[in-house]
Amino acid sequence: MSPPVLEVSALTKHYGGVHALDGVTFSIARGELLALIGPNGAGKSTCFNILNGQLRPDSGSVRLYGRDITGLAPRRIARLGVGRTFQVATVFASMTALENVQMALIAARGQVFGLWSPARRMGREDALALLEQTGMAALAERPAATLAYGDVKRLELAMALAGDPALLLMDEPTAGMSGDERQAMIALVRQLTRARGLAVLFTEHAMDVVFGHADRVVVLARGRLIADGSVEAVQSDPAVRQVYLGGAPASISEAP
Ligand SMILES: Nc1ncnc2c1ncn2[C@@H]1O[C@H](COP(=O)(O)OP(=O)(O)OP(=O)(O)O)[C@@H](O)[C@H]1O
Repeated sequence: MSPPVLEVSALTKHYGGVHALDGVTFSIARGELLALIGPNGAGKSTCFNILNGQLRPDSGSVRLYGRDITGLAPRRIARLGVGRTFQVATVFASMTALENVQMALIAARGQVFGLWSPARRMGREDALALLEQTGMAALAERPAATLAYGDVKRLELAMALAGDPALLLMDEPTAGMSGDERQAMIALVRQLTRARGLAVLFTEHAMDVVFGHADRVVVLARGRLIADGSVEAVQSDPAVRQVYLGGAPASISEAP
C-alpha cells in the first residue's frame, strides 16, 4: 500500500509555558478532505505553520509521501508539493484573474519573464484550464479587484492548484462567505480533492461546512488531539462535546 500523503507524528511546539501543540499525530490519504477543528487557541494555526515550514516544531516529525520534511524552508516544502491558501486572500488586485493564475504557474515552475517569451502568453492554456476547473473561466479577463469575494476565493484556489500540490492546506476556506457561498465553495474543494487525488487539510469554524463535507475530522483542544474520526464519530464524542459546549447534551453541529 502506498504511504499516506502526509504523516504528522508526535508534533510538539511550546511558547514559554503554553503548549500550542502537544504530541499531535494524524495522517491524510490521497483524495481525502480532512477538517482540523478546535476552539480558539487550540493550535490549528501552529500546526499549519509547521506543516508548510513557517515554524519549526520543538519535536516530532512531518512526512510527505514518507519523506521527512520537518523543518525544511517554506519554499522547499512548497516545491515538494504542499500548497496553502490563506484566510485573507492573496491575489494581485490590478491583474486579471487569468494573469494571476499565469503568475502562479510561472512562479511554481521557477520560470522568469524573458524578452522572447512575453508574459502575456506564458502558461495561458494551463491557467485557463485551472480557471475552468474552479468555475472561474467566464471571469478570466476581469481584474481581480472587481471580483466578488467568493470569486476571489475561487481564484486563490486556482492559484494554489497551479503548483500541482499533493497536499493543500486551506486556512478557513469559507471565512466571510454567506451560507450558500460556503456550501458551494466546500463542494468545489471536495470535488477537486476527488478528481485530482489531492489530500486537503482545512481549518474551519463553520460547522455546517465541516460536518456536511469532510471525510474525516481531527479535533484539537489546548494543543492536544482529542478526536480523529468520521463526522458521526466526532459529533457524538463526549470529549469533543465537552470542549465545544461544556458537556451540554446538544449536538456540536449547533456550535458557533
Ligand atoms: N508566537 C506566539 N507566541 C506565543 N504564544 C503563541 C504564539 N502563537 C500562538 N501562541 C499560542 O499558542 C496557542 C495556539 O495558538 P494557535 O494560533 O495555533 O491556535 P488556533 O487554533 O489557530 O486559534 P484560532 O482559532 O484563534 O486561530 C494559543 O494559546 C496561542 O496564544
